[in-house]
Amino acid sequence: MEELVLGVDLGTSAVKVSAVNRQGKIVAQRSFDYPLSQPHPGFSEQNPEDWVNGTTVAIVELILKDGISADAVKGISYSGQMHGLVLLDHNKQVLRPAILWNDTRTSQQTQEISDQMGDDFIEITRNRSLEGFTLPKILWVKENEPQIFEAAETFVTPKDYLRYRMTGQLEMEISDAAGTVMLDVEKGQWSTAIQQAFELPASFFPPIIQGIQSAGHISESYALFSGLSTATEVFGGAADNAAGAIGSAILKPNMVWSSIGTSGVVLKYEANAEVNYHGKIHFFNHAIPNKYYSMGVTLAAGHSLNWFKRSFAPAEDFTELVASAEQSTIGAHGLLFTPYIVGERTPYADGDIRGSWLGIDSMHQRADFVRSVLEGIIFSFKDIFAIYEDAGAQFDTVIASGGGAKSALWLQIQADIFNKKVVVLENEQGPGMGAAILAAVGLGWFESVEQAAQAFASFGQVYEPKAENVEKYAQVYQMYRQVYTQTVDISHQLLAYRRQG
Ligand SMILES: Nc1ncnc2c1ncn2[C@@H]1O[C@H](COP(=O)(O)OP(=O)(O)O)[C@@H](O)[C@H]1O
Ligand SMILES: O=C(CO)[C@@H](O)[C@H](O)COP(=O)(O)O
Repeated sequence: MEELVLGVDLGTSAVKVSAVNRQGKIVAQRSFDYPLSQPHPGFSEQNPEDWVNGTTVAIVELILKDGISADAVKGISYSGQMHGLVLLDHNKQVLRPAILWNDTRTSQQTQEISDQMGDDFIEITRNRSLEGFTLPKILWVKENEPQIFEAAETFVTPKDYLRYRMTGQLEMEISDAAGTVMLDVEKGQWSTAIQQAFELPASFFPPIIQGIQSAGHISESYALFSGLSTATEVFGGAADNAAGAIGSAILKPNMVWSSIGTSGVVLKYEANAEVNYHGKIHFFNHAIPNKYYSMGVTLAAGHSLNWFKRSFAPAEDFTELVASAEQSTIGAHGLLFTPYIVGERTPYADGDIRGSWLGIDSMHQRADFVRSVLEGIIFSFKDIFAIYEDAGAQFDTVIASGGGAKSALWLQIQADIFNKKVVVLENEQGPGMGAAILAAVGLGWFESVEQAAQAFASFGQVYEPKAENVEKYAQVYQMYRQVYTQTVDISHQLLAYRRQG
């Protein structure tokens, strides 16, 4: 019987479970969608029970429909949507719906954190206080739902809750612990300074484990529920971006991950915690023991194109729509788009900025608008590259991933705007593959995460920058860079006007 691991990718819209063999081949995959609840503007919640049920349905289907034998599944690990808050009472019962990474109710708490701790907060956590992170969500509950806070004995992030339900052991894996912004990132321990500043008892914080560390075995009750075996060993896992980077074999400081999903991520592997970006970009502990990664986020990357398609080209598929941009040219005939359509995180941590088109001319065609959207998203990634370059980082290879990496035109635009070689992965599976790698290493199939990632990932086509395009894009980027500072006030006024109702 072929031995397998399961990589569970617990996303925001769905859970995807991949059964992977020792050669890194996905032999079967099942997914299950669950809803997102937005009870008030800015709120974004999910029911943790939906994660457990969705994962179980996917596993049951792997067993019943794909013929995966429970005995063949030697290990399981996870990739999880980051930063979500799951509050548990003394019986480890969920106290309220999980507050997710894309929930923005916490502006006041985010400010309180900065006011209270100033730069110390950034030095300890290596991150700015932002709405999406977990600490402001805890403070929101403390201030707005005191009875629930009173009953809360501990908390976890989404995939750590799922792992608890499958094993009966409650722990927080380190890359997700870093995303709570309550971890002393360099020490890899919960920060006592943060616990004291916000009056959170040490007992509130679960023990920390590493991504490849064993978290026990499938519990008897979950084995009965799912059909899995209690002999299957379970491993810590990773925050989704850490898992995505592992699955894409981002293992050296000269490589950068450029992921165009709904949001966009530019991520760099960091061999140690010596470099300090002073909160300009996120800096987190990796799921690779004693390693780190840094990243910047464009909140609406694929989402901007998705919005354009839904609003102006609902009958076309993404492939047709993106191909239409070939009819335009570099710089979209002088049309600039900024993708801040749901606010922005990097380099402008500004929830109130909104997108813009500049330079609209009566000669412009729809193709120019499509092209400007593709280019604007990559210019926003270039802004993240600029932070790295200012900090002295040197890299030569960009590994492209996410839905946006399906388009050859968009990949060439990346190579030309970044002025770097862009490489795609063959059979890209992102975070789920990263999760499977962590289980494979935990089981001892490989000596290290690095060795497993190299064995499981294979690189495909390479897009080289074209000198004449690079030069033109450098010119357009200089204009793009000015848009935020020169239009931010108007953008804020427009949003305030809209909020008047
Ligand atoms: N054929 C395609 N060509 C270019 N971009 C695409 C294509 N298909 C999807 N996309 C882009 O990828 C995005 C989805 O990426 P994906 O990685 O699946 O996102 P997520 O996992 O965050 O939902 C879409 O919003 C769209 O912008
Ligand atoms: O907030 C972050 C990273 O800081 C997001 O990357 C979430 O972790 C995204 O989850 P999915 O969109 O992949 O479900």
